[in-house]
Amino acid sequence: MIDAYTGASVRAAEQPLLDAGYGDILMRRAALGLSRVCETHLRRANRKGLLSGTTAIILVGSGNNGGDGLWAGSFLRRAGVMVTAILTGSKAHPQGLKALRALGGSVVRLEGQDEASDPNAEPDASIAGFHTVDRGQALSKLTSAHLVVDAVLGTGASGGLRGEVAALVQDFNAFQRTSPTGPRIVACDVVSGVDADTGEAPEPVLKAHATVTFGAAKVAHVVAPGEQVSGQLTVIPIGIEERLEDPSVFRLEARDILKAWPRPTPTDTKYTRGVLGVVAGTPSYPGAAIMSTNAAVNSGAGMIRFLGDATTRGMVLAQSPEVVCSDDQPWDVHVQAWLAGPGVADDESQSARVQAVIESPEPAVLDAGALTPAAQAVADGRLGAQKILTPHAGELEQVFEWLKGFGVTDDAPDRDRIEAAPVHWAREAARLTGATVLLKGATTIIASPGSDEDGVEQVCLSIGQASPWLATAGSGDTLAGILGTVVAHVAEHPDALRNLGAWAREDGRWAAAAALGAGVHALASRVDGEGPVPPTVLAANVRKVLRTTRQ
Ligand SMILES: NC(=O)C1=CN([C@@H]2O[C@H](COP(=O)(O)OP(=O)(O)OC[C@H]3O[C@@H](n4cnc5c(N)ncnc54)[C@H](OP(=O)(O)O)[C@@H]3O)[C@@H](O)[C@H]2O)[C@@H](O)CC1
Ligand SMILES: Nc1ncnc2c1ncn2[C@@H]1O[C@H](COP(=O)(O)OP(=O)(O)O)[C@@H](O)[C@H]1O
Repeated sequence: MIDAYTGASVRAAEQPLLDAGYGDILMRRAALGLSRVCETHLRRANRKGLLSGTTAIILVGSGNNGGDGLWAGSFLRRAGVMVTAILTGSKAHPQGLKALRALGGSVVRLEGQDEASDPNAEPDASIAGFHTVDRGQALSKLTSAHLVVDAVLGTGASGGLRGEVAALVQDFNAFQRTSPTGPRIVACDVVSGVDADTGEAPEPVLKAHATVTFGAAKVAHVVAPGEQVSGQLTVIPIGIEERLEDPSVFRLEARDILKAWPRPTPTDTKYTRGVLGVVAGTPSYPGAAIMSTNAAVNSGAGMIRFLGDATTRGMVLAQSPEVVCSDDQPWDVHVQAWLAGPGVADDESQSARVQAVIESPEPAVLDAGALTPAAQAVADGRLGAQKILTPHAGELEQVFEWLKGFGVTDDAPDRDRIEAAPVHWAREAARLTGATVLLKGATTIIASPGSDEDGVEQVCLSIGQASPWLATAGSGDTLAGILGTVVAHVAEHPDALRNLGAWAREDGRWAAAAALGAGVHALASRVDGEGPVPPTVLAANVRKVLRTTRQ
């Protein structure tokens, strides 16, 4: 599991050490870790695996992030690397600058940067004497280097890159698109301009092959879109780790997911493992019912009760004879949890069943056609953490529109805003609806509602590593079936996921269950390597994933 923190909580952990005068030591530890990762990349760039003869360009901002870059440059110099720092701010970390120069590193200033970001800014006297390079000269230095270190902005950034350095990065990105053999890019702490706390990545950003962060992962490393531009993450301990308090986002990794996935014990029966009721599909959209029940069967549900019309029931049974089918109403059957909504549209009787599920006290995964009625139900009160909404960004936009219509919020973001800051909007949706929200995408975010009144903190999780081949119609239905299975189990065994952490109890257990479902879905997308995963194949892959030896 990766615990990811906000910049503010990392700063709070550092503060006592900074107050005690250990700031330089922290920075040098950070920079040493950064330089080690840079060395690995540089050795790969040299046919003989040597560092001498390799070149590194360090883009250096005016704050401590730039300080890390300069110190890392000095360590690389000591190892024989040709290092040039390009200063992009109106000042630079004095000790870092001194250290790099003392070891023979070159330093130049990017022309026009000060004027572009602040017309009144004069370069600080300490850097005014360095040669300037224009954007074209800087670009040619970047493109001919073996390695570029992005140390322009770290956790202290406000907004994206600006001015001349933004234009330089834009030009460099255009170069990279036509030249796949360009330099390796290593980001210092966070990719410059990416918001460390939300993962927002306003263009342009220098997409990194690797990011080296200090003390702990930041939220931006485990949520979209920041994660997608960070490359491989290395966390360097710098001595603040014991002082860190509550993480903001938990990233569950494969071993966490496989270890926590509930497995039957010898005393279990099909009922104690959790019975899942499914309200999905209509004669117009029977596929959703087939795929979601098939996924639940392959995820090991104790029992599945499907409610729907005769045509859809016939098709579900043809694919999965294990499923118990009827035309009952939700209140007629005894289940531990519900899955409602996939393929439900323009059908009175199935919509009425969906409504009954929303109003029932049982936990429920509410997907697709259940999302609008669930949002409408918020007008009558909070839904409860045991109701799990599973929108993609477009569906979440609709949910927010309903919430705005009821006066629950003034701000209804559109799809683009949601995709720019999914972790923010998933949390906000959970807070406003009172439900657990699983927001689908390249990184899936799961947020519990929390409660200001009761002092219950929101739990937020992220799941990555899903294959982009999952972006295909029906993979959401498969996810819904997997989710329903684990939610039904947790409904029967409230403490089943407690080993994940104290946060996985009480209301947080629904977020934990949803994260496990999304995690297994992601693992199933890559079990046979990278390639198309039609939902029926994905469902079968779930069994392979769960058969993996327990770790
Ligand atoms: N604390 C520690 O002990 C340790 C910290 N460490 C390192 O410190 C980093 C945080 O350093 P930091 O706080 O100095 O902030 P940082 O990200 O370098 O930038 C702030 C500067 O940039 C400027 N600026 C802001 N936004 C801008 C924009 N959009 N475009 C242009 N300029 C912009 C802003 O100027 P302002 O706008 O405020 O005038 C300010 O001068 C952290 O990520 C880690 O790498 C490690 O060494 C471990 C020990
Ligand atoms: N680019 C991507 N990379 C990884 N996973 C993705 C990507 N795009 C979509 N997914 C995943 O695929 C699934 C699609 O769900 P959804 O849009 O509801 O599909 P449908 O409604 O057609 O079944 C979700 O689990 C989502 O997280």
